[in-house]
Amino acid sequence: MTVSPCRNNFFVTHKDIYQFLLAVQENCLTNNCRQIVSISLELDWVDPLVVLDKLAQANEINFYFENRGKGEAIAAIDAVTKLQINGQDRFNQAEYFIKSCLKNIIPFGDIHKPLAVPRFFCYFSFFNQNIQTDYPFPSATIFLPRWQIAVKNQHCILVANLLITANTNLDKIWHDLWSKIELINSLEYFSPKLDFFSTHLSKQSVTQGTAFKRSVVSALEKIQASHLSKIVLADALDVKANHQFNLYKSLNNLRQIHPNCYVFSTSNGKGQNFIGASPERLICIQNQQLITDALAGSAPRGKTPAEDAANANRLLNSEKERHEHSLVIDFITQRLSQLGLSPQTLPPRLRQLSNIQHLWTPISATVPPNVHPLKIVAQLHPTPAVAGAARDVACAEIRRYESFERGLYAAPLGWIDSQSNCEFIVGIRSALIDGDRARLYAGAGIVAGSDPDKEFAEVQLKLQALLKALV
Ligand SMILES: C=C(O[C@H]1C=CC=C(C(=O)O)[C@@H]1O)C(=O)O
Repeated sequence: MTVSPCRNNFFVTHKDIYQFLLAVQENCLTNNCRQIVSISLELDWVDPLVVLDKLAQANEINFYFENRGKGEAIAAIDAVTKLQINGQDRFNQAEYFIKSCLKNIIPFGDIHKPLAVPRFFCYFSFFNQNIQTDYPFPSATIFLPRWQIAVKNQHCILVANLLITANTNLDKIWHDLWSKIELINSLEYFSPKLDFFSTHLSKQSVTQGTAFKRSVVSALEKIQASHLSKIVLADALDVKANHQFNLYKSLNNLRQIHPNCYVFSTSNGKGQNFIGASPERLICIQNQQLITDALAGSAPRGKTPAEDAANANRLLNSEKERHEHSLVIDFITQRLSQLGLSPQTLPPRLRQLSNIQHLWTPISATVPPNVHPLKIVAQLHPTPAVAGAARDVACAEIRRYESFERGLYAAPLGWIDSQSNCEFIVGIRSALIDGDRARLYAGAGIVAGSDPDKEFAEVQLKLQALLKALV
């Protein structure tokens, strides 16, 4: 049934929903169980970033995901149920958690509308286990939001996930739902509060330039000695501002500067947020059709069209960049084949962003119904675009070379819906925000032929672009 809180059928909808909640509670009483009802409602269009700004509380987890180019944005606020774990079984446990929750969810609304189904939001850290004991996010978080508001082009759908037990006060739940809707409906004329006072920043590179370049030289020796063929080394930049970072302003900047990237933000409900704008899609599955990106090999954008075209040409024809890129394609196609999929590789092309361009090969496959999206995430993460090849050797070396915890940097984050559609991206070009402090992360792939100065410059280019967007 399609329900709409708007205009003429407003009162009918109220009644329908209340009757539905009563019926679910009746069932909980009879069977001594608890259930989650997932109510979807079409609303007038509103910017999910504004909803996040107005509804999110510092002590609740949330998630924001936007791709302006695709006209899509979603905000997930507060958790009705969540799993937070560490360790190497995290992807299996996450899959099990989602499957068990789904057995208990009763939808209300038109579930054939793509935005109307409940989604589980997930974020993982790069390694199974964070070594830094006070790192503010666990190595896996999976949650079903209480409030999910999504737009695609002109459509806007709210999904409210409500826990019902025999003792739930239905009047309160019902009242909360409608007051949220009224609040959201009143938001369309607001925009995120932007501050206009000037920002002073003090910056401190976590890895000094000389140390980063020394690591590149050492990695090149290991590559020469055939211990590995690629390693992605990252740097971090610590920034302290004279005021708290304004998350909504940063996200608003990021989506304007990077309309063809995935802009994301997650909160741990304890005051820290991890945000960024990533060009790299790990997997997207729609109706069993999977698409993944091999993205590696970079060049700066030119200042003039002629310089830009020359940089692009050099990138497309560089043996070193193509080698770095092909390691990612080979890895992804092998790993998908091991799962029984038949990946199809399209010819390489350019992915041009505002400050940088990459070699990009989309890879597609059909996913059999018995392969859960998280099996594919576990199989692919980390690809050589963010770790290296051979992967395990590269990961061990990353731990040795990098002095900081990667945490959520370069790790999968995204969502899965109740029909196994999903979208996961790789959290590169990202920052951990904590009040007036931020740690920014970016890396570069090192292969035979890499020049330490150029790799360092590439990482600084990424970090500076991110910093500009954050303030
Ligand atoms: C690891 C990052 O970028 C990867 C993705 C695309 C191109 C890359 C490169 O050319 O080095 C990196 O492999 C990062 O930006 O932090």
